[in-house]
Amino acid sequence: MAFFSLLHSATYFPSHSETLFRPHSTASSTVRCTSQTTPSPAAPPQKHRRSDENIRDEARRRPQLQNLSARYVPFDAPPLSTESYSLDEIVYRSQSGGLLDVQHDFAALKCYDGAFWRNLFDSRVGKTTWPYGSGVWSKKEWVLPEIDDDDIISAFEGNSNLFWAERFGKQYLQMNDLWVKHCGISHTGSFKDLGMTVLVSQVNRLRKMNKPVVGVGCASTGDTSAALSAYCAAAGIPSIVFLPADKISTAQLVQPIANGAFVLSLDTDFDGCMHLIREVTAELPIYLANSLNSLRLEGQKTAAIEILQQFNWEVPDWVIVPGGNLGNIYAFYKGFHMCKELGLVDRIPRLVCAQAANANPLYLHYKSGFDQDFNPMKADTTFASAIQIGDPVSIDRAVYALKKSNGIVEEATEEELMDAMALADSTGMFICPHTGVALTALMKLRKAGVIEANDRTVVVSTAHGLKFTQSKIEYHSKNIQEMACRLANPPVKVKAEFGSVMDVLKEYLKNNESKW
Ligand SMILES: Cc1ncc(COP(=O)(O)O)c(C=O)c1O
Ligand SMILES: N[C@@H](CCOP(=O)(O)O)C(=O)O
Repeated sequence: MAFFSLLHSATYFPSHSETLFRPHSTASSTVRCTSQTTPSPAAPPQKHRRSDENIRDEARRRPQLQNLSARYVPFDAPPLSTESYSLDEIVYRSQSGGLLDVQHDFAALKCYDGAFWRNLFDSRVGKTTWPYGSGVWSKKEWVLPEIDDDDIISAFEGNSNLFWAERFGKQYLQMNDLWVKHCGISHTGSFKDLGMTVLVSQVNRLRKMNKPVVGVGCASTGDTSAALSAYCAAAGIPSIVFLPADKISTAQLVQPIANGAFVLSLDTDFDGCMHLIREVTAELPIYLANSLNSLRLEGQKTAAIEILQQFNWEVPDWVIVPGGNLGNIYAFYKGFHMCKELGLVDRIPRLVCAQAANANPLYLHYKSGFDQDFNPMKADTTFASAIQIGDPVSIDRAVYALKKSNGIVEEATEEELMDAMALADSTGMFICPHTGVALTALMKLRKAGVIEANDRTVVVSTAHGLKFTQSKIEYHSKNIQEMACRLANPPVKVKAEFGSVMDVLKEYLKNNESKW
């Protein structure tokens, strides 16, 4: 590194349609869906903000949906398991050492039908109402239903652009319904903001409850650390980040430095950093912020809900997600699954997880039919540096998501991912190499005829291209060993005089005649 209180749920009530709040009559067993579980149609109308209050004050006056709750349970627990933990406990693993999952009270959520939830979520989009101006907290009842709005730390993340990749789709893939979900056009430039707002908000709550949390820590390939340090800085909570030395981009490195995190640059790779942070957080009152902590996935799953919402609750055929530590692929599955279970949609898309060939433990596991035991690997250097991970903590979650969604795993070589990134950029995007990995998967599946011309397909773009300019510079300078860089577009050096400029331009116009 050279340079460098339970039941405090709140809801926005659209004033136009009280029928939205009628409890769903077919709701299931343990919860009785009575008028107590739903706001009364006579609930006072939403008042506008007074001049002496801010949006948090305004939120305190709002009526709330009652009786919703969530808790930790062992991930994929057997049906008779009774093990569970309050979200106010500090726990990352089940008794058997397995992963945890946040389980919502589906019986209570089912007191409201699919139309209710669709209308509620739609009514909150594009507002500055606290905390629903956030794409994550606009789904608060499905995320952390019991947190007080006052404890939430949000940068109004989410609500990211779902970009119609018209030219890329038509010209290179003969597709007319190709979309890129730009999760990286976000507060700290990656999808990690979606999960981090949830985790840091819960930490804020725990600290107010005097739980022993002196700071929050993570291992990172650059994006988790950026999100953690920004949200902690906003909350005034210390953050500690473990980074693999010289393995993340300069833009990523400077983010936690600027946000005042305590930054450790360690002479190891991401998996080494992950190992160390797990040991440290077991010893010290530092809260673990990696996606091993299932709270993170509650925020990340809202990107899936948002995609459905952006398609007016129509389900795409495919969603392609680049995978590293493998929390996000499960988060997408969970978001889609909840929408189906709660009646917002009637099916879920097929998921594709895309890995760099240099860091492809999930791909190899998939190719073995998921039959053998999973083998972690030592990940090689890849331009998709944020997914240079050989021992993903969420391997079990990823396998589950792929099995349940009839999913596929694909891989991309360095040349494939860099060419895909350059090709996408040449059609007006400015994507990160990880999105290049996902686009390569799309191109391969399209070529194999698995994804068809008219399939509605969403590629999840996970980080902003501006975080990865060095890889683009190397590509466009043809400065990469053993890579043709066939789409390189280097600047032309020319003398600053009319004649020279004219010569170069005439040559350029002649060579590109066919394009005009
Ligand atoms: C930019 C980017 N894309 C994709 C991923 C993969 O996400 P996950 O670790 O949840 O698989 C990461 C982090 O790992 C990332 O930072
Ligand atoms: N790409 C990640 C790797 C860690 O993933 P996490 O989701 O488990 O925090 C990063 O940016 O650090």
